[in-house]
Amino acid sequence: MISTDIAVIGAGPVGLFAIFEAGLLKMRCHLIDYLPQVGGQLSEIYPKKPIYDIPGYPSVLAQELIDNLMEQAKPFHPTFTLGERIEGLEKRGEADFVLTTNMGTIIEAKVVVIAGGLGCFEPRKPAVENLENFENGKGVNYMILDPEKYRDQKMVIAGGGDSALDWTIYLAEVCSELTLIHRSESFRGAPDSVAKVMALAESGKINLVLNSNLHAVHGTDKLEKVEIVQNRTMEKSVVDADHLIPLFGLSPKLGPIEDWNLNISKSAIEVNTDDYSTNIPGIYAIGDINTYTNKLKLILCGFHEAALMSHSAYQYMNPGVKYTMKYTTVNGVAEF
Ligand SMILES: Cc1cc2nc3c(=O)[nH]c(=O)nc-3n(C[C@H](O)[C@H](O)[C@H](O)COP(=O)(O)OP(=O)(O)OC[C@H]3O[C@@H](n4cnc5c(N)ncnc54)[C@H](O)[C@@H]3O)c2cc1C
Repeated sequence: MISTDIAVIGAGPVGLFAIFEAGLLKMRCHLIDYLPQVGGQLSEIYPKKPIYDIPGYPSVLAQELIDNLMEQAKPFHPTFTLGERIEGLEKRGEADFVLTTNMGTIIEAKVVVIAGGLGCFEPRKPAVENLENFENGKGVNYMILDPEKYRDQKMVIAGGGDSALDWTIYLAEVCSELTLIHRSESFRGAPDSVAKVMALAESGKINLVLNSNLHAVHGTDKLEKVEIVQNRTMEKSVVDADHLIPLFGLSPKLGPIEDWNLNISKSAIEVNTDDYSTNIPGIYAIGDINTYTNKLKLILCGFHEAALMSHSAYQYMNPGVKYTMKYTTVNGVAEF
């Protein structure tokens, strides 16, 4: 069981900045994210794109902003549960909340902050018959949480974007056999990564199968073979595989958040703009996940919401205690 002052659901830019704002008020945060890494949309969708509307940065790469937010949060010792999705949220007694993840992790918190963005990113699955029979530990996965799990294993990756290319480059050194299947000859990923994958194929370190799609999966108790079909000739071939990772992108879904008795409007949580509290006392919603009149889904707006939320959460956790706001310029963050 994990105990914390504030459980932050979502480790996107807004959830990460909440660590800093809450930390200034001596409240500790535990963040939970369904993705295996922090950074939300910035790290998952556009890590290498420059952002131009963060105050004080004429231009900053999305991943660089996330790295800086992590650095800024460090003095407040945040803790993380990554690769797990919050499924259950219940109020226990007067004060505490109990959150449960899809993997059975339990988190106890005095305050809950939902910074869930557009919701959980769910994998886009290929239309291959019986694929689901090999999910849940039987060989088919849609995210790579721990690459060491694949050491000396036979692996098939399918996809043509940055994730498929980056993992192929990394896992070429880890797996005993690695096949990358892509439906065309051109890749959507970074040219540098494409060049590296081509070089790996030329040197025989990976098996690159272009203009081909996944056709079928075979095995008894677990995955044993993947069948591939050539798009033009329709010729079929079979590859031995302990693991298949289709990396066809992720699409966001609000998911379990809809079942927590919160007021929801058009897939977003309604909040009071005084402090970004929801209809349930002790639960706040900040960033892209909330809605109010004139809401802008911008990182900068989420940062502002994190600051006001933190002051309200402090009052909620410490009723009657007077707090005087201090500038960080007075004594730096060490004082807090
Ligand atoms: C291509 C692109 C370009 C953009 N450019 C800009 C820009 O230039 N400037 C700008 O201000 N904004 C831009 N945006 C928008 C910006 O990315 C969002 O406003 C920002 O990501 C919102 O941050 P967030 O922390 O609220 O949510 P997200 O970044 O969406 O993070 C939310 C996290 O919550 C997690 N989550 C959700 N539900 C659960 C659950 N039940 N359990 C566990 N985890 C959960 C998700 O996995 C996700 O990682 C852009 C967006 C895109 C797609």
